Amino acid sequence: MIEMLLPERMRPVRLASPEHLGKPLLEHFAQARRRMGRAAWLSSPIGLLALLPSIFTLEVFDRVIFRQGFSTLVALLAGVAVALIVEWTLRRRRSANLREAGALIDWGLSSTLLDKMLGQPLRTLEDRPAASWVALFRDVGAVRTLLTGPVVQSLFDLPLAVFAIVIVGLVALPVLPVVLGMVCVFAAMAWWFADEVKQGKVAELQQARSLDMFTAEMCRARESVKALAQHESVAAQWKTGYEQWLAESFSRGSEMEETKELTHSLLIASSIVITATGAVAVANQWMSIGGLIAANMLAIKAISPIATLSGAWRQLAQSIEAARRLDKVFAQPSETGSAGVSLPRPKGAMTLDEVSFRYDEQSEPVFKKVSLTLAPAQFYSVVGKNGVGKSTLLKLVTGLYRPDEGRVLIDEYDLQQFSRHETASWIATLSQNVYFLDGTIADQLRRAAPEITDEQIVKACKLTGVHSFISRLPQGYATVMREGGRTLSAGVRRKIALAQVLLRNPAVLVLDEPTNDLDHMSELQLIASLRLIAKMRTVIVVTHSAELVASSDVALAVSGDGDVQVMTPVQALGAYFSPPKAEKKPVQAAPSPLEPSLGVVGPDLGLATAVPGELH
Ligand SMILES: Nc1ncnc2c1ncn2[C@@H]1O[C@H](COP(=O)(O)OP(=O)(O)OP(=O)(O)O)[C@@H](O)[C@H]1O
Repeated sequence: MIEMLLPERMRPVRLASPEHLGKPLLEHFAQARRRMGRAAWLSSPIGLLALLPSIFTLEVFDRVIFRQGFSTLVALLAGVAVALIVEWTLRRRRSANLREAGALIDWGLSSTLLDKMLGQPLRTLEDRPAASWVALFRDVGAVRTLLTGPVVQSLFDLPLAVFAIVIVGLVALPVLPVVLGMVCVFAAMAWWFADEVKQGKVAELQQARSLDMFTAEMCRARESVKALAQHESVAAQWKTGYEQWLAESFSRGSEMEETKELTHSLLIASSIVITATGAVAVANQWMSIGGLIAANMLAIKAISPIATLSGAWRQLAQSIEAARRLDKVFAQPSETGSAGVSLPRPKGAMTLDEVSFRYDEQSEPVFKKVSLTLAPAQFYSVVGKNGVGKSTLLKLVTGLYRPDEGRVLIDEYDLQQFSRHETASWIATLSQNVYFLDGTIADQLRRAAPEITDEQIVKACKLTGVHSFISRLPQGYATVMREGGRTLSAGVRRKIALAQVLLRNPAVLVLDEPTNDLDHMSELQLIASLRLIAKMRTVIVVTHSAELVASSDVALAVSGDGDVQVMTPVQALGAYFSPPKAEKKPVQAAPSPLEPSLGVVGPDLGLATAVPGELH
C-alpha cells in the first residue's frame, strides 16, 4: 500500500515490489482499502466543488459588476451556498472514512503485533530489548498517520489540481502555460526534497529510537544507578545521544523550514507572474479580468497538493521505515499452535532425549546430547556453580527453549507439538526474576488461573507462607501492586509468585531458586510444602540452598561441560556444598597487582574471614 502511494520512479530505489511487504501487513491494508477507496471517490466531487469559489469570482466580475446583473448575483450566491453545504457534507464523510480506515489499521496492526509478540519463542523475545518492543507499538501509529496525514490528503487533492488546470485553460488560456510551468517547478521541488524516501531511512528517527530505548533502560535501572552512584557516566552517555539527535534534528528541521519558506515565496512569485501575464492578456483583450482573478485562485489550488508533498516526504519515509520494521516482526515464526486433540493430564514424567542447546552459533553449547529421565512425583534439586546452565536446563524442561537437537518429552509426548498454553497448564514455572503486571494481589493470583476460588487463593498463600502478611495489610488481598510489585519486599513478591504457580495445579512444578529472598523460617516452611507437593507432582528446583538439596529425592548436577549428572542429595551436598578439602587455611586477601592502578585504597573487604564453602 505504502509503495503504491510512492511516485513510480521511487519504487525500485529501496522498496521492492508490493510483494516485499508481508502478508499480514497487506491484509490489514486490504481491510481498510474499502474506506480508503470511498474517501478517494469522494475527493473527486469535493475537488470539483472546491473550484466553485473561483468560478463564482469569475462570474461576479464578468457578469455582475460589468453588466449590473444583481439577480445573477443572488442566483450565484444561492448556488454557492448550496455547493458549500454539499462540499462540507462530503468533506466530513471523507474524513470519517479516513478516520475509520486509520482506526482499522491501528487496531489490526496493534493486535497482530501483540499476538505476534506474545506468540514468539522466548529466545526470539530475548533477542530484542523490551524498549524495542515498545517502540514497535509506536510504529503502528506512524503507519496509521500515513493514511490520515498530509501525504494521502495531497494525493486525494490531485484530481482537484487537474480540474483546476482544465478550468484555467477554459477561462484564462493565455496564463495556462505559466500555471503549467509553476506546477512543473513544484513537482521538481517535491522530487528534489524526497531524498529521505529515496534513501529509505530517516537518520534522526533512528537516533530518536535509540535514545528512547536508552532512556527506558535508564529509568528501569534507576535504583542501581543511584546505588552505584553511576549518575555521571549514565548522564554523559544520555547527553551524547541527545546531542547527536538534536544536531540531526536541527539540521533536518532547518531543511524543512527552508522548504517551507521556499514554497511560500514560490507561491507568491507564481501569483505575481500569473497576474503580470494575465494583465498583458487582459490589456490585449485575450481574456477577461474575471478570468485573471479566477486563474490566480485556481493556480493556487493546482499547485497546493504538489507543494504539500515537498514537506510530507519525511512523514512518508518514517511510515515506510515503521512498516518495514513491523513487517519483519510479522514475518517471524510464532510458537506451535494447539496439538489438535486434548490429551489426558500427564503423570509428570520428564525425559530429555539427547538434548543439545547453545545460545548462538558463536557460543559454546550449554548442553551436549544430554539424556535424563525424571520419574513422576519425585523431588529433584538442580545444583551447580553459577553460570553452568541450571536455569537454561529448566527452560528446556518447561518448553520455554527448544533444543537445537534432541527432544524433551512429558510422559511420552514431545513438548514441541504443544502450544505454550497447553504446556504451561501441565508444567508451571517460577522463574528467577519475578515480575508482576499492575493490579491487586488478588488480580495477580487470579491471572494465574482465572477459575480459582477465593478459598483456593488463601490456601495457596498459606502454603507459601504469605497469607498472614497479606492479611495484615490495610487493603489485604486488594492491595495494589505497581511497577512489577516494587512496593512489596522481594521475599513477599517471591512468595506471591510461588502461590501463583501452585494455583495452576500443574503435573510438574519447576522452580528457579525459589528460596532466594526468603528468611530462614520461610525457607523451611517452603521446603516442607514442596515435600508435600512432591508426593503427587514432579518438583524440579534449581537451588543454592543446602537444606533444599538435602530434602530432595534426587539431585541433578549441571557440570558446566555440557553434561548433567544424576546424584544422591548426599553426593551433591558433598560435591557442591562442603568446603574444598585441600584448602585448610582461610582465604587470604592477596594484594592485587591491579589495585594501585585502580586506586583501591579502601578497607579490607572481609575476604580473609570468609568461610571458603560460602564462596561456592
Ligand atoms: N539469554 C541468553 N543469551 C545468551 N546467553 C545466555 C542467556 N542466558 C544465559 N546465557 C548464558 O548461558 C550460560 C548458562 O546460564 P544460566 O543462566 O543457565 O546459568 P545458571 O547455572 O542458572 O547460573 P546462576 O546460578 O548464576 O543462576 C551462561 O554462560 C550465560 O551467560
